[in-house]
Amino acid sequence: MMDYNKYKRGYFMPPVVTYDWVKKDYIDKAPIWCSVDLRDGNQALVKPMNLQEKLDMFRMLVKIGFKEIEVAFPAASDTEFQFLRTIIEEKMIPEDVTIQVLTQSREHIIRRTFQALEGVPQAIVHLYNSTSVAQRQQVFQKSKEEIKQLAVDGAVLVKELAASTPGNFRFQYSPESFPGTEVDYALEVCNSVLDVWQPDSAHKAIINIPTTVEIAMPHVFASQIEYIHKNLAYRDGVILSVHPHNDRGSGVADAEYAVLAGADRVEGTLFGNGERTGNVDIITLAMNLYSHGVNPELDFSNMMEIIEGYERLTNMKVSERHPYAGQLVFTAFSGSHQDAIAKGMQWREKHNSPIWDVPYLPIDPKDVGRNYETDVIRVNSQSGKGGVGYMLQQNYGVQLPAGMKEEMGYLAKGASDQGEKELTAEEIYNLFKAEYVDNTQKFDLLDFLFNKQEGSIVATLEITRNGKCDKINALGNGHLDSVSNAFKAYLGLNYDLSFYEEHSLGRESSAQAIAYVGLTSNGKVYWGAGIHPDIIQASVHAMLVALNRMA
Ligand SMILES: CC(=O)SCCNC(=O)CCNC(=O)[C@H](O)C(C)(C)COP(=O)(O)OP(=O)(O)OC[C@H]1O[C@@H](n2cnc3c(N)ncnc32)[C@H](O)[C@@H]1OP(=O)(O)O
Ligand SMILES: CC(C)C(=O)C(=O)O
Repeated sequence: MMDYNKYKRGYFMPPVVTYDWVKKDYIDKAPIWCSVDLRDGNQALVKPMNLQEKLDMFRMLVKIGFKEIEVAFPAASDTEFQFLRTIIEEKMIPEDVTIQVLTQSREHIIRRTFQALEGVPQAIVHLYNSTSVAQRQQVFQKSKEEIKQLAVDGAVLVKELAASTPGNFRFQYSPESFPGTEVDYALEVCNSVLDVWQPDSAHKAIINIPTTVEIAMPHVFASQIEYIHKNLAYRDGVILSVHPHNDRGSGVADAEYAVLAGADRVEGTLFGNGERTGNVDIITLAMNLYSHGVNPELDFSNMMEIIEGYERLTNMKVSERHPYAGQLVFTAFSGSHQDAIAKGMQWREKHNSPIWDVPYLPIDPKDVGRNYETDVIRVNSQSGKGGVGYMLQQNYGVQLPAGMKEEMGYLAKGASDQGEKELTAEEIYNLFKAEYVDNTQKFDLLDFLFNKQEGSIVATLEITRNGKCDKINALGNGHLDSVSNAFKAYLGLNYDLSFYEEHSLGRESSAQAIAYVGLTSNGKVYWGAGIHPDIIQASVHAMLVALNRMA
């Protein structure tokens, strides 16, 4: 048995709990985004990125639209240091992008950090030390006062070195391991650091509150952030940032609630890469805003390229179920979902609707580079007629009549069930062709011609049946009626021509036509289809197949 007795709640509610954030139900503006892919994401990889890979990731992040990017922990390794020197000396940092670097609050680490930054156009120097009860006791063996002093000493040195190092610098402080820290104590440490930096609205500092290890429900974090937001010194001069991790799987909720509670900025990574279960996924956050009609200020229209770059550079995989990005997140296999999506798509086209409200699809897959033909509906044994019809229509322009669609649906799902596999569009089309278009095994038509006779039509048909040729004819009030009458007499069958429909399979005048015929006998409808550039030929063929299926 697992021993739950060895665990306890290790988080702290703020001294005063307010729930103003609960009263808000939406976020109307994107927060300031900061990508930490090249730092928190990178430090969690089995093989951290090399210089070239970091450069490629940096370019990708810039292209997506990040204006703040934590690019390195410069004191960590030569690669990290060299990366900074490269992007600074090669002038690779766009004017509107500010890079950020992380440093522990230790003198030699801070000094090394500033060496890496010499000549930087604009940088945020991000200072951190752990403030939690556990780390104070077990790691630092220092009192609250001593830990606060550690932060203040770091803040003083950062300020001094910023004044003497070529470049432009802003400052950021994180009370690392915040979730295990008393909230009022974390606030006290942040305010002491701010006392050193003396920020104002023209020279803002960043206070970044991390869920270094996420140990509480997201509303706890929101209450903590609301308390800090309301009690932070120099509030007008501070950008309140959050840095959620995802240990309980609530990183996205942490970030969204925190923004409702007063956070101005969010640090996170693409696809949530990062320590342990990862950092908060910025793609999900941004696309959540987008799906509510809010400009996310980041561009994920080329999602497939971003996935390719991310997987190549990190050696991580994007799950098939990853929000907005996974291979299967726009795909419905199940019948009722497919039916609603297919009808929703038709409704949208018919009404030329500017608003996206297709059932089961929170966003238009095309917005992130996916397509309707292969991504939205796929067919297996859980599928229904709506999905099968959609596949035929999207891929082959075949718009089956309702009754025929139902029959075709059962045919396809049966094949999938028996074969224990998904069916491709081509396999579905081949099934359709074999059953409803090419099914002339019992008898076939070699030739036919029509003559007019006193307002009626005479059909003359040449038929092969069991290796024998027969010539038959009959009168009718139209082409199909005369063919039907000839067959009725020849085959001795009794049925009604109960359904006829046709449409073009393409837009050009030379395009093929498809005709559908339904013959009802003893309450059952027998379907057939014919495809031919000439509509009469297509119709006669459709009847021939329906008769073959009935006979
Ligand atoms: C939550 C986060 O993600 S924080 C970021 C974590 N990222 C990383 O650590 C990746 C990069 N780090 C590194 O490459 C290395 O840790 C280095 C180069 C920075 C430092 O390496 P080392 O000098 O070997 O020290 P190490 O990281 O093991 O830290 C141990 C010492 O630093 C102290 N320390 C750790 N963090 C901090 C901090 N933020 N401020 C002050 N002291 C700190 C520890 O208490 C310990 O002190 P001790 O020597 O008195 O026992
Ligand atoms: C340095 C801080 C912000 C951090 O990465 C964390 O606490 O997760």
